[in-house]
Amino acid sequence: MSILELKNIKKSYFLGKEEFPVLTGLDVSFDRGDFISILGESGGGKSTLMNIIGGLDNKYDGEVKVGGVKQADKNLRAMDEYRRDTIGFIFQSFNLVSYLSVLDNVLISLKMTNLSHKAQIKKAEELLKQVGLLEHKKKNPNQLSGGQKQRVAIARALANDPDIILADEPTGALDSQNTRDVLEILSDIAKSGKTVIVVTHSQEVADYGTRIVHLADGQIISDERIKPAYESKLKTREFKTRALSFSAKSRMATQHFLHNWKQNLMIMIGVAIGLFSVMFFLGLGNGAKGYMNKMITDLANPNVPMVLKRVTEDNKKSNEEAMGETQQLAVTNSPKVAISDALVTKVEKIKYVTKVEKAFDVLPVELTATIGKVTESFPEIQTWNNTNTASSLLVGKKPSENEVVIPDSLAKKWDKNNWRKMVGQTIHLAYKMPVENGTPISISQDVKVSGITKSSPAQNVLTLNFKSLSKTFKENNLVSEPNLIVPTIDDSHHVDGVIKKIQALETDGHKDFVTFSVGAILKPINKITSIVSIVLALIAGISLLVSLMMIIATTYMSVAERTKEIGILRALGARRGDIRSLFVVETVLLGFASAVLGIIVAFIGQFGVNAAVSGLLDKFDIIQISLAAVIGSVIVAIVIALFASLMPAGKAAKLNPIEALSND
Ligand SMILES: Nc1ncnc2c1ncn2[C@@H]1O[C@H](COP(=O)(O)OP(=O)(O)OP(=O)(O)O)[C@@H](O)[C@H]1O
Repeated sequence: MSILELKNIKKSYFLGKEEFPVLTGLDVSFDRGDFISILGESGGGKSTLMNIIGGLDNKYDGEVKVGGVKQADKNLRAMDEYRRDTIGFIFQSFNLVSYLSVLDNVLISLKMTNLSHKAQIKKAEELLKQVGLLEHKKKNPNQLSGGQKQRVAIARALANDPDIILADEPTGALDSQNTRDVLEILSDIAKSGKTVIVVTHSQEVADYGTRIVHLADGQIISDERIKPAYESKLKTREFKTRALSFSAKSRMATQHFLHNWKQNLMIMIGVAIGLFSVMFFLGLGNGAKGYMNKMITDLANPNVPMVLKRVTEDNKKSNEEAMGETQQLAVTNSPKVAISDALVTKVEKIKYVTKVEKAFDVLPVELTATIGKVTESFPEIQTWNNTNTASSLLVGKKPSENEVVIPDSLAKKWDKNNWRKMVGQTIHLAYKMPVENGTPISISQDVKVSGITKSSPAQNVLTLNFKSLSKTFKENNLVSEPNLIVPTIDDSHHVDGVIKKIQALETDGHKDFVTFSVGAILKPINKITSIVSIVLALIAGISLLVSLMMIIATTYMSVAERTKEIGILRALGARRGDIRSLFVVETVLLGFASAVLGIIVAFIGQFGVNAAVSGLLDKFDIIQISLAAVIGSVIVAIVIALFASLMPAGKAAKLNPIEALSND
């Protein structure tokens, strides 16, 4: 029975509406073990016929029967399967994939089988041995002679163990010795029971076969048997063909990615710069936020609000406006800002408040601290309370009665090298406390230094003990009730709620308190820092758009460069989707590699910048790249790559295999 039967095949090409008939009702059939040469004038339709036999062209009229079974339908998938399963192509110009080794070229076909990877390699080596090229398996095609290249192509065509070998001018580019060698191999293939169909202009080639078919004007004009067909002793195939698996496609994509490493590296650097900048700015935002938070919380505990008496009569004034009035009166130590025990109790009763500390924050006139010959002026006296953090102490402890915590500026003025020894020393304080409508009251006292804090322009105060100061004020007929109370709240999550409740407390229809908390200052600072770093990151992110365009352009270029390869893969049975996947996987790989490069550079940058500015910022890491930024950049890079690959990969998939193969 014939392996292949063509009945009443008609094929025309159209230029506009004009029809150019090439095959005009052609009937021919081919047997197993036959070596058929198709001879004919140039332009006679030989290649057109080959494309139909080879399943590359499905736009024809007529019927093709394979093994007696009518080609069910001519849908693309069925044609792909037919090429993969039944046909082995050999081309005049060899059509090997230039960046793959000899072995890998043969393996392309074998990847479309259910053989294990090991078995695929074994079979590829057997085939290379059969065509005498095993020792050249590691070479690239450009390191082979023409005859050797064609033998590799023959090995590849045989790899799937197809029933039909289709060769289009297989010796057209070879000298006479190589021509004889190739024809010998083709003859052997026919002898093994396969059907060999060769298109040729050469009578010498035709004479090698068993049958010569002459084609003219789209018809068979003669069909001449020279020898009987070889006996068909075909064994059944011990494996099945199948579509390219994802792992095979990934491996091929990786191979091309590595082969093209120079170009890919350039793109990777481009994308990595974009990702690096985005990560870096976000990291800088994190670091700056962290640093400012640290600076502020080192000075005062953000979870501890300060509560002052609200003096305004106007309940509608905001907390901040009301605070201004209180502060003005506090300057003159007005009894109006004094907080009575009854008010303290009201705050103590609020849920989540665990304790309330009384405190003073006063601005005396001509406040000086003197030790020996050293005198320094200060603007402010506070009493130690929960807003002060132990970490703000460089040395020593909080002040007990008749003790003071001083800034290090005074200690260093006293003894630059042994300033820590100032703890335990007695200093003399002298100041005048302004009073409402009267002359300021002079106070002078000796206190022992219990601790030293770091001085800063924002924090240059002397910190005393509340009880001591209250006692001193009482003795001097000054207001001895606190002008400030500091509630401690059990959990940081309850701070905002408690502050609201304190602000809402009322006596006789008048609100009692205004509050101040570092947390409230931190919120807008953190918001602004986040906005600035996100805006910077977005600006840096624009470069990612440039990367996107770059990837699209290079993938299009790659499709153009690899058109022939796409044609070869399609001829070997790869589906459109396989071609698309090859490009998508390679581009995604590029995106992933770019992200890895970007992340490495960002962390090196983080390390470098942090080390460089560590001295300026008390060893604080100003760049803090978060895990979310790292994961985000991998996702962004992959999404960009995926997006960039869609159009070019789609174009590659849609290429007509016949046109792709004829691409030079
Ligand atoms: N894609 C196409 N569009 C329009 N016309 C085409 C196309 N492909 C082939 N033809 C025309 O069809 C005719 C047959 O071409 P074909 O390539 O099948 O001839 P051939 O016998 O293989 O020629 P040669 O021996 O020179 O390769 C030629 O006239 C050719 O110009």
